[in-house]
Amino acid sequence: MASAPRAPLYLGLDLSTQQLKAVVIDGELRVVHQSGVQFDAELHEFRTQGGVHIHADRLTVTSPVLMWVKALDLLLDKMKRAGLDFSRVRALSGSGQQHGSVFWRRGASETLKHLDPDQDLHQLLQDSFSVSDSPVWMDSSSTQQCEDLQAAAGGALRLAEITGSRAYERFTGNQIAKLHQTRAEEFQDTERISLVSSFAASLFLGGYAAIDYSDGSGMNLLDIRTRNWSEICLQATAPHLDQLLGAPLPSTSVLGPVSSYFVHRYGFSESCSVVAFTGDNPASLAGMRLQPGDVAVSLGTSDTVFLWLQQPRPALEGHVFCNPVEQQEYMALLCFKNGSLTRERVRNECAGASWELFSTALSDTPLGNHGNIGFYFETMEITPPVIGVHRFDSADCEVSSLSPQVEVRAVVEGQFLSRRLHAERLGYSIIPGTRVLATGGASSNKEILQVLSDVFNAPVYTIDLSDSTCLGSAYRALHGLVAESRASFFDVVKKAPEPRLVATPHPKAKEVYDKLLKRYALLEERVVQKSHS
Ligand SMILES: Nc1ncnc2c1ncn2[C@@H]1O[C@H](COP(=O)(O)OP(=O)(O)O)[C@@H](O)[C@H]1O
Ligand SMILES: O=C(CO)[C@@H](O)[C@H](O)COP(=O)(O)O
Repeated sequence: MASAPRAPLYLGLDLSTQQLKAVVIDGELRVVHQSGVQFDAELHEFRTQGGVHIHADRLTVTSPVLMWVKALDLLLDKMKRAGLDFSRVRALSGSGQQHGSVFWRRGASETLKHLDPDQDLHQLLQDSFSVSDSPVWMDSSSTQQCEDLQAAAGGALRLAEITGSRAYERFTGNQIAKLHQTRAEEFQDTERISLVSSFAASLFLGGYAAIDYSDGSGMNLLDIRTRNWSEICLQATAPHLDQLLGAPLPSTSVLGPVSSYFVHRYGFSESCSVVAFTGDNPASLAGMRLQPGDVAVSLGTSDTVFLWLQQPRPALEGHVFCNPVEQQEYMALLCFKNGSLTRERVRNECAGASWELFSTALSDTPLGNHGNIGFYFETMEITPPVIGVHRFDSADCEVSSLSPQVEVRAVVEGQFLSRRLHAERLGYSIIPGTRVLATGGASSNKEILQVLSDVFNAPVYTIDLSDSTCLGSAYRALHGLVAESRASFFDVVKKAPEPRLVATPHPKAKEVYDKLLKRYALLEERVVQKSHS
């Protein structure tokens, strides 16, 4: 049934690595509009590849902040042209790729307050950033700062106990420390530091938006138990950081009404609420309505695996974040940098640049790939921290190449064996009743999901939209309006369609992959040792 012409709508956005996307739902949780802007294709003047610039050292990875602003101009224009009635949007929220940082120049808060609705945002904000190229999650150039932070906190495990993670190069605190040490002038000229998520929220608010607890957990700065900035971490990172970051807030907070710029330029209602934005993985947890016991596998630019956690048990591998929908709880996350872009590279080389041929290669090759195993760490991996491509035959001998079809299966099996191995090390076990919930761009590929189901030996489910982050943001917008009255997230979204079963494991899957997983673990150790020798 279509929604009534004036019924309220809820807008969810996602500012991810390769694109800016939007989903609009009605009060019955039906998707009524979807739109997106691809950075490489639609904003080619910024010359990004996969939404980023990889610098000459191969470690520094940034995105132009004005590209993100211009993408918002384009997206809202597209939505307006498509006839979306913004005046019906009762609340909006959003998400951003995690860990990336935006440095606002002194005076930017005044500019944000007085935006002229006759001009584009990217024109109005062109002088508002002290750093024009924002460090993003793919950056791995802050190793020294990570070592310094761990030393200051009393070791890697102690830091993990406070912030949920040992020090990681892409985590925002280490990026801020690097900027402070290497670009003192730009740092001095900075009035506020946002995450990608709180930066996008600031545009809508017309003022600086708070960092939410969940995305704030990806900075190596937040104490995930007290939900305040950790004094030890702030001190070890940069001076006056509490002022530069502002106070963190619950992820369900209503930050205020949308700014008058959006009211006049796009026809938003003055009472449309902006609900705190969060990280894309936390938003995805909301979009899939993940429950304790489920495991989510996101196949976006990065591959991530995440779980709902009741109690934090931080370790040296993986991350614990504050939960985005249930304030007292947590989520665990593993991130793998060599995800979709690595599959794309193998597709281009071995399957004529076609996903269809890539899928055929998966269907035409047997479970276990005749014992061949591949590691495809084309850029410095996060889990485990290794770079290099290694292929092994069934006798564990390293070989220099595989046939194209075998290579296709090797990349997908290798990636999923790694996801399972590290999820199990995090304490996860596949038991009867386990649901693997798949999302992200590659979750539209049935053959890839079949391999996922076989390797995990569990049924795989998807939601109708491959983009659970935007949907999660729209759900969070709706929930934000009633969260203060203690309404639970799951009550608010109980009418959402249930995930659909898309793949069940082959009867031989357990036998094949239990054995292969043991071999994979030993070979991974060999690869790690080789790369460190
Ligand atoms: N049919 C397909 N099979 C496998 N992968 C796909 C398919 N369609 C899209 N993808 C992958 O999805 C990726 C984008 O995923 P998405 O979740 O939208 O990214 P992000 O949110 O990180 O920008 C692309 O890089 C592409 O490799
Ligand atoms: O670094 C992480 C999570 O810790 C990444 O998952 C980023 O959040 C980027 O997300 P995508 O653009 O790949 O969805």
